[in-house]
Amino acid sequence: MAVAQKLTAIEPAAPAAPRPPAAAILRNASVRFGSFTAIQDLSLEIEAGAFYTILGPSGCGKSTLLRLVSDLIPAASGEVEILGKSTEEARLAREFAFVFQDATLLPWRTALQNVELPLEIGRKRGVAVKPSGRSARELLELVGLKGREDALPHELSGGMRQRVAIARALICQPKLLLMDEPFGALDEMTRDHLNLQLLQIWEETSTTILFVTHSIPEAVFLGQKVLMLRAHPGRLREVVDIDLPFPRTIKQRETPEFMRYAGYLRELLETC
Ligand SMILES: Nc1ncnc2c1ncn2[C@@H]1O[C@H](COP(=O)(O)OP(=O)(O)OP(=O)(O)O)[C@@H](O)[C@H]1O
Repeated sequence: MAVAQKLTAIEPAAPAAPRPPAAAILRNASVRFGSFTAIQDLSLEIEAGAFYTILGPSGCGKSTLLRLVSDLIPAASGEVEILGKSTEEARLAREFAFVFQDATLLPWRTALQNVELPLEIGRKRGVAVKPSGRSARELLELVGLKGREDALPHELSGGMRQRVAIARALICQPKLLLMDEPFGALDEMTRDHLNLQLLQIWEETSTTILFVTHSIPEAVFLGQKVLMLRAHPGRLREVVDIDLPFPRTIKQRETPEFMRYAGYLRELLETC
């Protein structure tokens, strides 16, 4: 009796808060180009708000993975879901944006006009543009280009052009940012600076980021998790949790923990 009274006195557990949909889910997804299999049976779940970096040997399908997620190429089999939607629905709803290695700015438009371009295109096509985001001017400030709004692309350095491309990618408030070696062509100092800036942007905007790189230190520095792919055909080798505290600092790269992660990933890469 005493036990029964005790049991009924226990408060029912509060209902768990509903989990936000994952930013991306792949279920046995494969990509084929003719008879060639670029990605085979890839299954993953990318949590909303996470920062994933993607590493793997040349030709293992890193760019193909981003193109699959962004509806640029179809899955030959399996499923891909972006924020609970199909990749096409997510593209039409502008849930994601892409940043490539080359900034691909229009040379006759100023930095500000380049950032505003997706809004103009959206309006012309009658696509609903999400309100209450940051303005193009605010985004240029966020990426450290306050005062350079009226500069043409040829008047900006490579790093600055890439920052304009990031601001342009953020103008429609994407929930998922796909970055394909965005800093691969930049010198080391500029890359370090942009790495720090990207982490700040990630923290401020809560955007989920999938970031392809060839650089092991960059993958460790930026990522909460590293997706290591293997080649022939492209498959998931391992997801490595990077348990280093945020905010990250350049100094962290000299710590034994950082070097241990880098060493582990190097060994893994050699056997992919
Ligand atoms: N449009 C295409 N037609 C045929 N094959 C393709 C096509 N796009 C990619 N591939 C092949 O798919 C494989 C994966 O290419 P992908 O560009 O995704 O590799 P990656 O890991 O990004 O390479 P890298 O590190 O060299 O940039 C490669 O073998 C590539 O040749």
